[in-house]
Amino acid sequence: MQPQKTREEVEKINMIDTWLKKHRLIYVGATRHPFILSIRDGTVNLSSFKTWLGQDYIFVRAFVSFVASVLIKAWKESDDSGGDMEVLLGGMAALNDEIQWFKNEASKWGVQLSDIVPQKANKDYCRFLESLMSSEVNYTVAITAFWAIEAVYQQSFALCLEDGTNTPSDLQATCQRWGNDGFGKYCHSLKQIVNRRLKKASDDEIKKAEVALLDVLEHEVNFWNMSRGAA
Ligand SMILES: Cc1ncc(CNC=O)c(N)n1
Repeated sequence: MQPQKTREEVEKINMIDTWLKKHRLIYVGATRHPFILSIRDGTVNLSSFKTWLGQDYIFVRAFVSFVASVLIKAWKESDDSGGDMEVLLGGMAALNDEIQWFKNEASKWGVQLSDIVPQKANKDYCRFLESLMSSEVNYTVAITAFWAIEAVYQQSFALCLEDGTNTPSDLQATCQRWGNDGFGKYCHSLKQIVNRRLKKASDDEIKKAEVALLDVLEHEVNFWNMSRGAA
């Protein structure tokens, strides 16, 4: 017979789900934010949407650099039993496409990307990403933050695509970008990488990864607030 697992061991098998249960309200605050709910029910203010579009373009450019840093950490630190590098490279390829998409979308909505000045919440978030790019931050912590950043958008925009929602037709493509099944599978792959890493992580690393998750959720809420013009 196998020895019985302790509660800590059981919790560590799927650390992410353990954390999402523990921090449920904060997670829901980031993934069902009033800005997203306004897209979902069709009451979204178009000037808010344009603000989001311009600010997110700036964010995504910083995010690409962050993903590059995660890829470097994967190469240095991962045993790569889960094909981490391929998953990350797939994410980078999608971001290449995404940058182009932002440019097309901006011109469709008459948003001049060269004129966008990053707002405080955006600058704070980009600075946070930069702090994670430091070589002091290890792969497990960085990939936990990476998963959380992607998962918030996936959950949020998938919500706008559910049956019976009133998402405006000209925002459907935006919601599809992060709400589609392929992006959902990609987030799932990232989650599996994170859970695999956390199972083997030291208590100190686990603590730092949990803090990184909470930091991401807070930055995401502030980012949505900024888009609505509330910050
Ligand atoms: C503020 C924010 N968070 C997450 C994402 C999704 N990742 C890449 O696109 C995003 N675009 N913007």
